[in-house]
Amino acid sequence: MADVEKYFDLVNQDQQAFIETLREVVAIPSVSGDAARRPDVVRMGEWLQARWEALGATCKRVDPGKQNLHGEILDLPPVILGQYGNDPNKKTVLVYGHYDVQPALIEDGWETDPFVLVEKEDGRLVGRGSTDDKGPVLGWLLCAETHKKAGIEMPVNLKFCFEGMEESGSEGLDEIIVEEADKWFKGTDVVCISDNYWLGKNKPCLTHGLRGVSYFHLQVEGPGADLHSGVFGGTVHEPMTDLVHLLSKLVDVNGKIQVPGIYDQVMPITDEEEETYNNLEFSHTALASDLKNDVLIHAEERDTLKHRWRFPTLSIHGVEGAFYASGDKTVIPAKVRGKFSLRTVPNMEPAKVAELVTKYLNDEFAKLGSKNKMQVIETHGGRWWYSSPKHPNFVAGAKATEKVYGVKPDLTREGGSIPVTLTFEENLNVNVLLLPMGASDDGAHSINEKIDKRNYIEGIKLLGAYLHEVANTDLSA
Ligand SMILES: C[C@H](N)C(=O)N[C@@H](Cc1c[nH]cn1)C(=O)O
Ligand SMILES: [Zn+2]
Ligand SMILES: [Zn+2]
Repeated sequence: MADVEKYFDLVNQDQQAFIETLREVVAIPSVSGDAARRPDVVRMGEWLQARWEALGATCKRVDPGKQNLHGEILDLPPVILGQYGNDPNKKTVLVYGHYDVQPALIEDGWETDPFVLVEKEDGRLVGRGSTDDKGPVLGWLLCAETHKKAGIEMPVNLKFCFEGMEESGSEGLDEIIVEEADKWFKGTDVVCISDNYWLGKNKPCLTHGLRGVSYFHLQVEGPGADLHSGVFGGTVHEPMTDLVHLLSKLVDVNGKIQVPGIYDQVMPITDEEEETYNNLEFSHTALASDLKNDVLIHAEERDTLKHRWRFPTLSIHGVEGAFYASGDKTVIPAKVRGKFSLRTVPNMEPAKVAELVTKYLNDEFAKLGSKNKMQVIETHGGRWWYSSPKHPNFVAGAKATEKVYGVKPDLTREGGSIPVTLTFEENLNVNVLLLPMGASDDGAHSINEKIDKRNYIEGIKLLGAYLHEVANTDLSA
């Protein structure tokens, strides 16, 4: 039996143990955006390092320094660099993933505790981070452990880079990659990242593009303390009123960004590119059903995809400092911070985006004649990425996908952002493949996030099959 078949067999046998490992890591609430959870983020990084070291990998913990989170100075969680195998006759694959997760509270609407993995009868493994990105990060580890257990030689040398700040702007990571490009990462032939999702629920894909993200806080401050609205309403400039007005000026109800100049930087779609939207397995019916209500703006599937992959969008996320609890509090909040972000596309420049957004909001605020103070703060930014899917690294990914799922993968782009992708490509001068494990309805960043047992188990096979394909692929072709 071929090595890869033996590997698949053992993955099938060990399914329940793999689910238990996912349960163990979901239980570590490694929320990078919450200062109180920072020790858990560090604990999660340490868990990964310990497990890889137990397997025999050489690891290096890099502490990226400090972070200023709303005035609180915090240690950034460690970046775990690793090397598993160092055979000069083998190719070297660098894998990246993140062990931090988005915030999750039961009161957001989760059916069960977000940090307790629940296996549902329909095969869903529900828990924060199950698909984004703990399942895939475990996938690489379990792949290597299974090879060892089965006595199968790893087909490539593996390097890894796991960070704990991806969901909060990957602070400090770019500098580490630049610094380590000719050191720890030296000898890397290709990079593979498993941190995005299929286009639908059944057909796997390979991904060759990501949007960038520019995240902003819009702060309005007025009186020195919250006020009684019966006493002061109508007599003072209210920060919340100014903020709501400004937020309403950013984007219209059909998703069109109102900031002048934003669309000027967008690269036009060519006829050749237009063809890449043909024959993808993607349907509005399935999407609307996943969304529970048909709230789609566009009539055609290709327009939805273009607005996900190829055009900039602006989303409003929330307001800090505003009254939000149940009950009827009659307060005038003294200081509020609206949060919004733009997803950016070729050829948008983050600095230009920040300049246009800031100027526009300053102009709109000036029109109000308000005596409040307004400030636009860009909290984090990451660049878009686009790559040709013709590279042999993608051929290896496609062959592995066919071996595991029996179908040729779709070629997709991703609406979300993994800013470090471009940093790897530029500094290591190697091809980067995005090889997703999860499905379109996994609910990353949302309530009841899940990964299907099928995607998790077949995904572990997929990552292993990919490494075997890379070993047999001429990467220079
Ligand atoms: C696609 C990836 N799994 C992801 O979720 N990326 C995040 C990155 C981010 C940027 N700011 C906060 N998080 C995303 O696209 O939102
Ligand atoms: Zn995410
Ligand atoms: Zn992610």
